[in-house]
Amino acid sequence: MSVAIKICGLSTPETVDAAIEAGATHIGLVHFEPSPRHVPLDLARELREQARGKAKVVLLMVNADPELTGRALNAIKPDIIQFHGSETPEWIGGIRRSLPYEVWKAVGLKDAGTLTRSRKYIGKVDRLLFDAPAKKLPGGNGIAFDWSLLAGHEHEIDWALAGGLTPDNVAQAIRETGAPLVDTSSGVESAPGVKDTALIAAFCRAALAA
Ligand SMILES: O=C(O)c1ccccc1N[C@@H]1O[C@H](COP(=O)(O)O)[C@@H](O)[C@H]1O
Repeated sequence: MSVAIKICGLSTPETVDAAIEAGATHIGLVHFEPSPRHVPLDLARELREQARGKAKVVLLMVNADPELTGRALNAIKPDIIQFHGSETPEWIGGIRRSLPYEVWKAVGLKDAGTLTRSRKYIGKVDRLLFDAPAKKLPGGNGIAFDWSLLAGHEHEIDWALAGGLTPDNVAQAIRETGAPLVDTSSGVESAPGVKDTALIAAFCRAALAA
């Protein structure tokens, strides 16, 4: 089966079209003001409608309070919500039980211990997204982690690989980890927050050929 591809941090109709045309199965919309990829809710809703039925829409939030989380979900009605901060299993599990959204949790993988500790989300989320540890931002830093941490790991739930993936390294990342879904943001940009349609196409080509 071919790998699923998420292009995250999209903020224009042109780049949403480019991602879908290139074969992205998921597009990510970031609602987190400190990010250069932050999209306000009205724009996010328009991009979500544009993608409806063509790619799954993932709303990314970071440590948002219940009021903002509810407002964003109501406005966008994404297919999936990706929590990319220090949200607890209890908080995430509560959202998943009460709302009709698929739920993902990003985990910054520093070492084998973080991989073991990520088990606390099993049963609370639909997918774990393994990313590099947080730096200036909790994610979207264009930094890869040591993929050998995942080599041979027996995953107990669905998962995805993120962190510094580019058109040049995504095929190797898939081969080394067996990732069923790859996620990129910085790796398909010409500047922070500025997506490049040629890089999006190259990333999807490389991932699909791996
Ligand atoms: O993209 C962002 O600005 C962002 C901000 C806050 C949390 C996560 C963010 N992005 C996600 O981080 C990973 C890896 O990104 P990159 O490819 O290394 O730039 C990915 O899931 C992005 O969606």
